[in-house]
Amino acid sequence: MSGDVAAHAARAAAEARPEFGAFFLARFLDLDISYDDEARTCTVVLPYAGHLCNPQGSVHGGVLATVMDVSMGHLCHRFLSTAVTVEMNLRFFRPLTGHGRCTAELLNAGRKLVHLQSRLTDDAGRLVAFAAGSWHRLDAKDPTPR
Ligand SMILES: CC(C)(COP(=O)(O)OP(=O)(O)OC[C@H]1O[C@@H](n2cnc3c(N)ncnc32)[C@H](O)[C@@H]1OP(=O)(O)O)[C@@H](O)C(=O)NCCC(=O)NCCSC(=O)Cc1ccccc1
Repeated sequence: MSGDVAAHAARAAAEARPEFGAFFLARFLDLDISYDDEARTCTVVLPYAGHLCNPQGSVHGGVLATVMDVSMGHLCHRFLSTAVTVEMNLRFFRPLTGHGRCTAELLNAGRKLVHLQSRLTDDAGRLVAFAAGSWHRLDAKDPTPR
């Protein structure tokens, strides 16, 4: 790890709080998280950084998965309730070699399960990756006593 990256990681760790938008990974990746309250969407911008790349020189797929997961989780938290990922399906259509921007939207909000999608595009607006995920609401009431 270069000194710059180590300093960046240390700063992110020092500034991190266990809150939406402020936890360590959001800080380390320099995510810009915003919402459209009318459309009920969450947009996350991922600035390009060389240390996030795989050996082929494009942003690592795991980083993209993290960012898309963040977009769906923050959407749930903002418009429904805090929730956790149950499953996520991802497709990568082209390598990302610059900034990424993904927008998550609701497909169906059930009382317990929420289904969402997130589309990630590059600076030219080209579709880089698509994710679909299911989330479990943590405010869901279990009607069956255990
Ligand atoms: C190549 C393919 C898999 C299949 O392509 P097809 O569906 O048959 O479509 P097509 O051939 O039309 O290509 C589409 C566009 O892509 C462009 N392009 C293609 N190849 C390259 C290239 N090498 N470099 C630059 N650009 C390339 C190509 O020019 C075209 O653009 P254009 O329309 O001309 O402007 C494509 O879907 C893809 O790259 N997906 C993203 C995969 C990805 O990024 N996964 C996540 C990271 S993996 C990871 O991190 C895991 C890991 C861990 C550890 C170590 C290593 C790895």
